[in-house]
Amino acid sequence: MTPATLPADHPPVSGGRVGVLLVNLGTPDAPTPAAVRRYLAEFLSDRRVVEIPAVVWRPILHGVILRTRPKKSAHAYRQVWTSEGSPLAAITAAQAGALQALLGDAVRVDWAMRYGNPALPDRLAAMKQAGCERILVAPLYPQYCGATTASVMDRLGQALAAMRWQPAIRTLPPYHDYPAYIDALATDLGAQLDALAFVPQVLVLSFHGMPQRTLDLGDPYHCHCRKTARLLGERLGPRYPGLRIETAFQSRFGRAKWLEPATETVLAAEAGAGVRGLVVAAPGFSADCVETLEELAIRGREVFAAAGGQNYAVLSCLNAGEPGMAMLETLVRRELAGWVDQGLKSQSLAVRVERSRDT
Ligand SMILES: C=CC1=C(C)c2cc3[nH]c(cc4nc(cc5[nH]c(cc1n2)c(C)c5CCC(=O)O)C(CCC(=O)O)=C4C)c(C)c3C=C
Ligand SMILES: [Fe+2]
Ligand SMILES: [Fe+2]
Repeated sequence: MTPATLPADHPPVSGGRVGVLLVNLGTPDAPTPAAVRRYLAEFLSDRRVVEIPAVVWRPILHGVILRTRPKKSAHAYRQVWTSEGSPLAAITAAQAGALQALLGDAVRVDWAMRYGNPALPDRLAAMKQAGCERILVAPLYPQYCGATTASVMDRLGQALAAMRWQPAIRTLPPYHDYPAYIDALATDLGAQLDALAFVPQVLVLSFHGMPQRTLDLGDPYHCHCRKTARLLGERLGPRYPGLRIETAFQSRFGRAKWLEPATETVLAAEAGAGVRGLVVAAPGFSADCVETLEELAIRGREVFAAAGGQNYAVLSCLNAGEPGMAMLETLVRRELAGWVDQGLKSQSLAVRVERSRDT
C-alpha cells in the first residue's frame, strides 16, 4: 500500500462533492406474489438478462412465467425476509453505511438497485442534487456478466441521458481476481470454516449460473468465476489440506442449457458418493440474498440430506463484515484517486493504491 497524491500538473480539484453509488441487482418490495411479479416483470424484460427475441420471449414471460413464478418465488422470499426487508436490500444499505463511515464526510455514499427500489436513476439524481459532481458507480459484482454488470451500465446511460447537468462518472471494474477481493474471501471464509461444528470433506464454491449460450457468445463471466475459484483455492487449499474444493453453478432458470455442473447435481452426487460433511460458499454474491439463504441454505440442505449427506453448512457472503468492507474501501479509494482533493482531511486524503499481484 502506498499513498497516492495528485500529479503536480493536475488542476486543483474544484467544486462539487465526490459520491460513491453502490449498485446491486434488486429485489421485490415485499415477499408477496404481486410485488414479486412487478420485480420479475422488470428484471426478466431486460434484454441483457434474457437474450431471446422479444417476439418470442414476451408471450412466454407474460403468458406463463409471470402467471406462475411470482407465487413460487414469493414463498422463497417469505422464508428469508427480515424485519428490515429483503436481505439483499438490508445488507446493501448496511454496506453503504459502513463504507460512508470508512470514507468520512468528504465522500457521499449511497446505494441503488438495478431493478426495483431504490431505483438507480433516482439515487443518481439525488446525489447530483446534493452536490456530487463526480460519482463513482460501483456495481457489486466481482465477476463481469452482461446480465449484471453491463445491465447496470445500460441503466446508468439511460439515467444520464435524462439529465441536463450530468455528474462526471467513473465505474468500478469487475474485481474477480483483485488481491484485495481474494484476501477478503480467504480471511472471511477461513474464519467461518474454523468456526464450523464439523469437519467438512468438501467445499463447494457455488456461483450464480447463466445460459451456456451466453458463454459461447463471448461473455467472460464463466472465466471470471473459474479464476476466482482457482485463486481462492490456492489460498484455502494449503490451509485446509483435507478439504476438496469444487466449483458449481446454481439458480438455473428456464429450459436452455446453463453452465455446469449445477450446484444441486453436485450436492446430490457428493452425498451419493459418501461425502458426509459438506460446506458451500457463494463468493460471487457480495450480499446474502434469496439465492444463498433459500436456494443454498434451505433447498440445498434438503438435496444433500435426501442423498444421504449428514453435516451441511452454507457460509455467509462478505456482506457488511470487516474483511468485505476493508476490501470495498480499498477498491473505492483506488478508483477515487485523482478525484479526491489533496486538502481532504484524514484518511480520505490518502488514497491507497494497491499493486496487482496476480493479474
Ligand atoms: C451474481 C450474479 C448474477 C447473475 C450472473 C445472474 C444472472 C441471471 N439471473 C436470472 C434469473 C433470476 N435471478 C434471480 C435472483 C438473483 N440473481 C442474482 C444475481 C445474478 N443473476 C441475485 C443477487 C439474485 C437475488 C435477488 C434477491 O432478491 O435476493 C431471480 C429471482 C428469484 C427467483 O425468482 O428465483 C431470477 C428469476 C437470469 C435469467 C440470469 C441470466 C443470466
Ligand atoms: Fe439471477
Ligand atoms: Fe434461485
